[in-house]
Amino acid sequence: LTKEMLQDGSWRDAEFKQYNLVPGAGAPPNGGCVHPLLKVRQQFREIFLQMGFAEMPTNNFVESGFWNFDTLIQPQMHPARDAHDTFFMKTPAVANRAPEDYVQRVRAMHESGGHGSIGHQYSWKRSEADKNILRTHTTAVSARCLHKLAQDGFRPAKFFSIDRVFRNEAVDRTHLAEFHQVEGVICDVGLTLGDLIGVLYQFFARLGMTQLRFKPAFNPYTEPSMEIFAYHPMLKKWVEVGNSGMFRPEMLIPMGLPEDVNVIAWGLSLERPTMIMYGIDNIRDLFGSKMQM
Ligand SMILES: COC[C@@H]1[C@H](c2ccc(C#Cc3ccccc3)cc2)[C@@H]2CN(C(=O)Nc3ccc(OC4CC4)cc3)C[C@@H](O)[C@@H](O)CN12
Repeated sequence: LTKEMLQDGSWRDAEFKQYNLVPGAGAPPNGGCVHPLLKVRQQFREIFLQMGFAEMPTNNFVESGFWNFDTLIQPQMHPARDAHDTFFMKTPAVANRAPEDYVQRVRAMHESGGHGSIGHQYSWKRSEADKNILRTHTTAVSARCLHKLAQDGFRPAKFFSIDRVFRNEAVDRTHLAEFHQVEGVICDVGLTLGDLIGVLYQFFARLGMTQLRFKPAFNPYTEPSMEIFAYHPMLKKWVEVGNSGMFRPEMLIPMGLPEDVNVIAWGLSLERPTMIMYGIDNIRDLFGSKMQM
């Protein structure tokens, strides 16, 4: 059937083959494979699930400064909260629906401390907490989950998250303005640094790394904190594999968690292990576009 036949009407006398409407098998689709990042994400997810961790809801890239920083007792003048490290949303510029009683306890902890802490001794501004940003770590989600756990009535819990986080930093061969953070959190009565070290051995052994070393570090929301190093049997060298610590009471008390409850947590990225496992040395190769550096 052609355009000419339709125009000169000759289609009326033409013989056409009957339509075969019986669904036949289409041509088999060729190839296709799961993206390396998604393969490694599934591997990490299975490790956490085998260890009895529940996945946190991370489906909000946009977060308020309150959940991303203030609940973690990160002071409002902290450099990480500046535009040069954090992406601020233009619209909606502000949003914060945290329960008012919790906001007030967080404010008091920043301004004057309490429960043995002197706080940060500055006048806390709600306008700073209400600013909308792209979350800089999935620890913001951990804060939401721990607050909910306290409000629903504390019970021991193990949470994990694996999702995108955004940092307004210079990009280079191994760093983009975003990466996937992997985070594990355990909440229970009387947890110690020994428990954290023990669970880190469990976790990294499942990644084939059984020799670990720990180095004292600092995070605004954990004390003590440790950088984690592991001997990689194939690379035959020590690799920095993440950071960890015990959430400060200044973060846990305002949430309403009992004073004898501790929370241990650790974090790493998805890109670094994926690049090592797949021998990728330029992070852009992970994301297809061959942007030249
Ligand atoms: C701004 O970049 C931060 C990122 C990312 C990171 C660092 C810290 C945390 C955290 C945390 C945390 C601390 C306390 C409480 C809660 C969360 C999360 C991600 C990786 C963390 N790192 C990292 O992933 N390294 C890594 C992890 C696994 C791995 O496995 C290989 C198969 C063998 C290899 C390497 C360490 C370094 O790569 C570091 O230079 C880059 N880090």
